[in-house]
Amino acid sequence: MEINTLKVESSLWIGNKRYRAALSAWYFSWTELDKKNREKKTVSVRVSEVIGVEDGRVEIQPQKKVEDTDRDFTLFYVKRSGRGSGQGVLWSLGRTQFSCPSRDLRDQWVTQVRTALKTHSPARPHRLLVFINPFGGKRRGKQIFHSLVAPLFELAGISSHVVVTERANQARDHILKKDLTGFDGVVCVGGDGMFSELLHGVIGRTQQEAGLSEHDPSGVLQPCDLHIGIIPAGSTDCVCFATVGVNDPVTSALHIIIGDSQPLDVCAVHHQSSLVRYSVSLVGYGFYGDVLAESERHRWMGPLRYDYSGCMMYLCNRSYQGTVQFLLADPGLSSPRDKTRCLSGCRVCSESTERLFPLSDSCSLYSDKLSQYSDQSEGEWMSVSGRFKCISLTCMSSSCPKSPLGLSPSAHLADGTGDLILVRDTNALGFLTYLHRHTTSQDQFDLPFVEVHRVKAVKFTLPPGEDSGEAEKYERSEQNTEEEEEEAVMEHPDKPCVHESSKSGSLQHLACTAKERGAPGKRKTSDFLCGLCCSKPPAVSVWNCDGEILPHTEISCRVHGQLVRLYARGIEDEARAVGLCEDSRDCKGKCVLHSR
Ligand SMILES: Nc1ncnc2c1ncn2[C@@H]1O[C@H](COP(=O)(O)OP(=O)(O)OP(=O)(O)O)[C@@H](O)[C@H]1O
Ligand SMILES: CCCCCCCCCCCCC/C=C/[C@@H](O)[C@H](CO)NC(=O)CCCCC
Ligand SMILES: [Ca+2]
Repeated sequence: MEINTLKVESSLWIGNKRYRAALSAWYFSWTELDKKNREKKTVSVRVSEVIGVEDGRVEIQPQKKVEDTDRDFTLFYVKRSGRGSGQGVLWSLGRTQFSCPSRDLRDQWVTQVRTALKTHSPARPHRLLVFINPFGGKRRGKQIFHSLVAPLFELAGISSHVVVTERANQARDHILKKDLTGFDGVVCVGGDGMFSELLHGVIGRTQQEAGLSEHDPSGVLQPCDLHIGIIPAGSTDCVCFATVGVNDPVTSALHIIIGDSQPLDVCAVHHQSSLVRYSVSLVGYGFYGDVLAESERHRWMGPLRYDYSGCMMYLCNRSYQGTVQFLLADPGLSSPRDKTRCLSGCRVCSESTERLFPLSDSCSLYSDKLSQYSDQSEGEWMSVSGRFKCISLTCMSSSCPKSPLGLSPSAHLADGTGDLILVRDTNALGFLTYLHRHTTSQDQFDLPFVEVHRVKAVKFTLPPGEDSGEAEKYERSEQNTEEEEEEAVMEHPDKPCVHESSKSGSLQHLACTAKERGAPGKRKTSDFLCGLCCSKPPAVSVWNCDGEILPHTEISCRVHGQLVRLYARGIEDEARAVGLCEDSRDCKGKCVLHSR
């Protein structure tokens, strides 16, 4: 066996075949040798993707089994096992059992692999704080963690402190208030709502520690060092899907173990001079706000509540008035219609790191971050007024299983911008076409009533004369339905329903008179939809902020570039996954994985 700082090499056996195995700073590879010592095919595993090495013949699935033979060792590593249902690559645990000519040689291999991991894959977490929402998604969070994730963490030598939540916001409050010394990252087992708790906890705590206020709408925020990991176990799991490419607990656990690091833009939403919430995937008014508000009434349906409420709200065919002002991002850098995809190692995001944190090193991030705002003139605010079916702002593609390319397929995870999508009022068929294109590869922006802008900031105001219209007013108007309907039957028995008289007039199948609909108490199930849609439609919708209803209608949003970091690497393009930036000599530290 030759050993120097970079290379270990010897003959090893896998089963009854002989191999030449070599370990360098970057790869563990083994090449089959035929009887005449001629080399056949080579398997290479990146050191950065080795999960662990154990003495003996070890299996961990379906349960841990160790056969302690003194010349054997088992190597565990990331194995790419196809595409899954998403855009990204599914990972599983690869395992190869090697036999050495002597015990001594076996010990040297095991020691050298462990040393290589420490030296050449230093960003791995050692200690994690894990929050499990036992009620998220299909309520399988605890089972997913204990059966699929915990054994992998154990194999990789990660110790985890597990908190099974007993109430909403427990994870956020824990991160904000408790001692986190020794933790390298926080992990949620749940859906987008749980991720949002961790996001708020991590950003809030980082600002507290930096002595910064989160309430100033034009204030600068300190980027967060504590990484966030997501084990998907929720209803939509949009953040996981858009940053990993698949919703798969094992794939996500492996990204966490190897310490992948994906920066993420975050949008801060303010009302006047107070922070309302942070968002990464959707700040949406109109359709997406209405779907969320309606879905909250059907939580018992589980993940299906969004499909049900989506259909209902589509049939209601609502639109809302307002003014959207926005600050455009530099159009020379990228465009929401440039048909590119933000993939692992994305050039646009890498260049944004240099722009957002010029000359950055880990100690001077805050002062560098200041330059984001002080060096640049803000540019000119644009303004669009009118009636909209929906207004959406997303800092990333927001792809999810329902929409594999997402709300904005060319959006970037870490470029310091968001995409603003304005869908003007249109007929029901037009809006259906827009929605349907989210499920295909057809361009949803190539419609005359849709516009999309890459922006740094957005403000929304109601039309003059529309009173405050805060979210509770929306709630009231929804609750008034029955009384209003009763009145309609008594006073105007032949008055057409709102949709029949609405200007689009496109939902003729729903058209009915108040008398035909009947008094609320006497309605048949088939009348339900008219009950939902035919009361006076609210003039004001609500904002959906990553699955939470905001308590204000007039808001301002600002994108904070690369404010947090996830244990992820963006969506891997299978072709580029091989040989991409596992070696920082290739990227010269410039790619998004190695730049900080
Ligand atoms: N123990 C708990 N009891 C009740 N609610 C909780 C608990 N733990 C977390 N929550 C809240 O439940 C909400 C939904 O959780 P989660 O995101 O995990 O699941 P989900 O069903 O996928 O929902 P979403 O639609 O937000 O993706 C979160 O906003 C979180 O704050
Ligand atoms: C004819 C077929 C029509 C199909 C239409 C599909 C359109 C899909 C667009 C997907 C947009 C996802 C945006 C992400 C939102 C999440 O932050 C949030 C929290 O999980 N989810 C919702 O609010 C849940 C709200 C989901 C609304 C659909
Ligand atoms: Ca972005």
